[in-house]
Amino acid sequence: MAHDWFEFPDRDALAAALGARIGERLAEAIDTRKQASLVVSGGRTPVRLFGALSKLPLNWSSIHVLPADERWVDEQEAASNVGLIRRELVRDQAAAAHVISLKTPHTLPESGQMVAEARVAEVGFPLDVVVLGMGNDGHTASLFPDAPELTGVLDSDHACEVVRPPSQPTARMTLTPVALNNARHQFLHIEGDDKRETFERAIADRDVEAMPVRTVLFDRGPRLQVYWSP
Ligand SMILES: O=C(O)[C@H](O)[C@@H](O)[C@H](O)[C@H](O)COP(=O)(O)O
Repeated sequence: MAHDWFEFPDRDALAAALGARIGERLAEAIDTRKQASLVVSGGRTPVRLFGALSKLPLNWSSIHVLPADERWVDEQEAASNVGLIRRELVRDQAAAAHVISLKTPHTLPESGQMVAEARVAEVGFPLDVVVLGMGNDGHTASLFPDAPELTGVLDSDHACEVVRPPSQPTARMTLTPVALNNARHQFLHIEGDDKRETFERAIADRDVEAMPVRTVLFDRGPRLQVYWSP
């Protein structure tokens, strides 16, 4: 078993429990190293969790928050992950958090890759807390099975890489396994029976390119803490 499974009766209970656990880990990091880093995912699932995190009485001015991946759109667009972080997480108690964006002003993400890489490097490794989501195609962050770049990205030494999955409307900048697994604490936040089934397939499947979430399940790195509710 490369992971620990925690399930909750509903999505509010999960958000409260996962938020509290992440808060403990961030507080430990600040106590020990005077700073903490938190990587979060985009999409619909994390919004409740972001609300719970935003209410935690932590020393947020010592915390860097960054997305696990980014759609290559302006921050004001609804699809923007850093925009979602600013709207839903960095408010209330968490208003003082430092937000690191993977989106640069470059039209092409390939032109912005090294800038994004430098921003993440500045936060420092190992990352303290990584919170990932998962799609029903087995992707996590923007490690999409249909991305033509996937093989190279899975083996990349860079912390950030560009992917252009045909299944997605925009190009994406994603943290790579070498960054996502270089973390002290790694969580997978999934909800719904469909994602539980997908996760069980990912455990059973042997092919990481078919189910890229496997890269955080079996590669080196911390033991994955899976939080699930119906
Ligand atoms: O930018 C993104 O979309 C996320 O980082 C992505 O990896 C997300 O976690 C999954 O696609 C699940 O998304 P939902 O929570 O919307 O199902």
